[in-house]
Amino acid sequence: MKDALELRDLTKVYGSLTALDGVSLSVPPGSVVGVIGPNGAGKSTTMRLILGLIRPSGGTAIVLGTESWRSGPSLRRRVGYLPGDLKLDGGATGHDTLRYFGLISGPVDERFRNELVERLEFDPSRRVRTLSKGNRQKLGLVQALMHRPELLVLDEPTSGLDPLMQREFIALMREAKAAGQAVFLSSHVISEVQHCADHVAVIRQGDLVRSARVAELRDEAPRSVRLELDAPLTAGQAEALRQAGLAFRPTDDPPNTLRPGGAATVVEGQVSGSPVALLGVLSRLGLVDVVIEEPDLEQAVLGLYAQAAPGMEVGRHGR
Ligand SMILES: Nc1ncnc2c1ncn2[C@@H]1O[C@H](COP(=O)(O)OP(=O)(O)OP(=O)(O)O)[C@@H](O)[C@H]1O
Repeated sequence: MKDALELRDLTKVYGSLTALDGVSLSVPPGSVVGVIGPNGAGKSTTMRLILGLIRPSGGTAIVLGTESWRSGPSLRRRVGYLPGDLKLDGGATGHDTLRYFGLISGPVDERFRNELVERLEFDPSRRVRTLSKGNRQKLGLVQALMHRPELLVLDEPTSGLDPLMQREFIALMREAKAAGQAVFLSSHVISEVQHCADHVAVIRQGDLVRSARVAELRDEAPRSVRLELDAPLTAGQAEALRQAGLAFRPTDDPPNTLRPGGAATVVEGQVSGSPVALLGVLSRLGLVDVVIEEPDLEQAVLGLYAQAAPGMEVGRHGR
């Protein structure tokens, strides 16, 4: 199947700053790709390049088979876009605004548009200037989705939405995916990306530092481990735990002496990837209690943000 979106070595340079540095990735139909990265990483720049709003300094963005920079308004009808800084006419009502966007992106399935308005609990009779941030965001989402575009490009779509609406958004993304639409969205919240995306792209300072399936990232993510043992750890046992992938340091935490038969030793650490090897070692220890937490995707992503590539700053500004 042909990709709905393909970025080939996409690069954008502003003066001495390389905002995006040779990013390549693709979004097939019926899939959701989430791009995540710290402030100023290049997420919005990528989206503007995809929409053809700015011109690449190098590489190409192929949108639904056409190079976006060279494409006309007909392509815009097949794409739904929620910009990070949606500009709206404050004096217009939600109804007016949706009618206006409908002219640009139409034809609009009115029943579906009304369903979106209802599901997002948006009141279209109010003037835009009276809307809260979250309600403006809902308006932006309705306009992006209402013509059931083949490709959705959503810049921080849940920004300002309350948790209930965030959940509704995730449901909408799952439905879009099931309907064969392709979604490219950005977020600062990995938990949200993991709920609706199949694939995650992590960008940092204009570089694609990781592109992986969500499941793959989760498999590698660290899990916190807490062991309570009935005796002090021997040097041999400590080595066996380390060999099984548990990274830990001796803790000063007092052992749990409150419970009858409480622990003599507490070990807290992290295991990355599968904890199965660790379970083998644990079965040979005198365990009082054990807690192995869910993989911490947030931690894995923050680790990618923090990975300081030497000379990266120089590389970024010195192209
Ligand atoms: N028109 C412009 N002129 C000069 N520099 C720009 C321009 N637009 C963006 N930049 C710079 O490009 C870099 C990437 O910006 P971009 O807005 O794409 O980041 P982002 O990942 O969307 O950030 P955030 O999470 O804060 O929204 C930043 O350093 C930004 O200052």
